[in-house]
Amino acid sequence: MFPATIFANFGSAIGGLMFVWAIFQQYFPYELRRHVEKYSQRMVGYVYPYIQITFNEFTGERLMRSEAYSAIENYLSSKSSTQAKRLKGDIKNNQSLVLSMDDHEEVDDEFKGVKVWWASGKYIAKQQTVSYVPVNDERRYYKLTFHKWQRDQIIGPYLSHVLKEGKAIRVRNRQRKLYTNNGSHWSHVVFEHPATFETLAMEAEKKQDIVDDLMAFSKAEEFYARIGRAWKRGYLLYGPPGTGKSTMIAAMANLLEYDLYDLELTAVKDNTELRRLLIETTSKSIIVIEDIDCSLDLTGQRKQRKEKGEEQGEGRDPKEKMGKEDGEAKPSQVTLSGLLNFIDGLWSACRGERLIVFTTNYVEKLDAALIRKGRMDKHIELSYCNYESFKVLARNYLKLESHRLFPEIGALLGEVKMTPADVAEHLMPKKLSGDVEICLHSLFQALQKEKESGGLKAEEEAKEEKTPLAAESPSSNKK
Ligand SMILES: Nc1ncnc2c1ncn2[C@@H]1O[C@H](COP(=O)(O)OP(=O)(O)OP(=O)(O)O)[C@@H](O)[C@H]1O
Ligand SMILES: [Mg+2]
Repeated sequence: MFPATIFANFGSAIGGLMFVWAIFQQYFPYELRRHVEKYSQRMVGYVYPYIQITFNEFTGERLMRSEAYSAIENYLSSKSSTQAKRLKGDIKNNQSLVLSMDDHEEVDDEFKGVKVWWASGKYIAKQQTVSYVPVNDERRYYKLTFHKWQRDQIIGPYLSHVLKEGKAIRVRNRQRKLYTNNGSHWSHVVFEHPATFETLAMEAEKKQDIVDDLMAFSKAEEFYARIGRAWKRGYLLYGPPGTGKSTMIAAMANLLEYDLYDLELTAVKDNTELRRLLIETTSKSIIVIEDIDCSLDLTGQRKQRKEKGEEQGEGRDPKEKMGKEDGEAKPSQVTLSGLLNFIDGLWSACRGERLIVFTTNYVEKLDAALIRKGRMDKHIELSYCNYESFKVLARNYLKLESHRLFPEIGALLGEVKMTPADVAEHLMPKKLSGDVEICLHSLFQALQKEKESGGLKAEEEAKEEKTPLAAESPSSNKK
């Protein structure tokens, strides 16, 4: 039973006492009153075996909504729906109905065998300003009651458990966002991309390796803290257009339930603006820089300097040049060193987990400094569609596990380069009824045509010139 109920019978007695107290305050000297007050509180302390802690909804002079109150509200919402008799319903984030306990309700909780009681309440705050418009000055609070013998257990471990769990519930229930930068400011829309790793066309083993890597990262807070590294990880996705790089980023965000920051580097004026934008990103987010090779002349700047033979640039590590280059940067230019500087330095100081993902169609064009391990930890190649990827697409688009044309299509995919985007286009149902035969035939014919027109993989690969960087392609040192 809630302790307040037990002591409710004291209510009338206390009412009488308060009347006596009011008379006492008016007619007896201050010193005497102070003594009586002190001893009476001590007496109550002996009789009342419980401790109460109040968490107000608004705190501080500027009446900010208390973080603790919000966390407790989230924490109690699951308990309220099963225990409280009067509930409040609200739709949060345009998503689902969230129930919480109404004012003056009570729920109990248990932590490691210790029982505690939560009560919600409200009071009307005194008006500070004169207003013609009726102002709702209701202030809500949660009151936690527990036995004073359990003080250490509750004030330490239990309260931190409540706050941690409450924050985790908020993160789980939050509506995820896709941020884009308009110059130096982020604006956002709701992120609702349906891509998942299940629907991503890729070899099962490779896919599982990426999923494992992401999950391990998201749970590795203690590990990163122990080895003294910032909780960050860099991914480089490279491959021809239409092979699923952007789709994979959406799948990553959905898997980890992270927000996405799509950073358009060409819209960023200079390194200072870049720094500000990156510092504003929140934890549990993926920062994406698409087409890093053409976002800026990142590689060109270094090469130009080398060609000109500028003494500070020649043969030196980009990190050594940072200070100089930053200072010299023309307005409306983000430099490679500015970006590296941030990834290595300031960004690491931002609390919380973050992924940074670069995509490119031309990995060989990138400056080796940008994609070295430690900056871009995992390099993932997304390539042309093979038989395994095709089967994933056929399952997604046509709900098909097998078909007589599958072996022939599989053989052709081994010889012809066709992106998953192109394959998907053929598998897209042309009619509402979604005729499987039409789709597969269309793909089969396109592959045959491609083969006849000389798009043979083997031939092209033989012709391909390997640049020194491509020779030590990141795929060779994949984790
Ligand atoms: N691996 C894949 N799995 C599932 N769908 C894919 C895959 N690759 C491409 N697609 C389909 O093709 C479309 C284009 O893919 P996506 O935008 O991810 O390619 P990209 O590699 O980012 O291309 P770009 O280099 O031009 O940005 C997607 O909408 C998706 O439907
Ligand atoms: Mg893309």
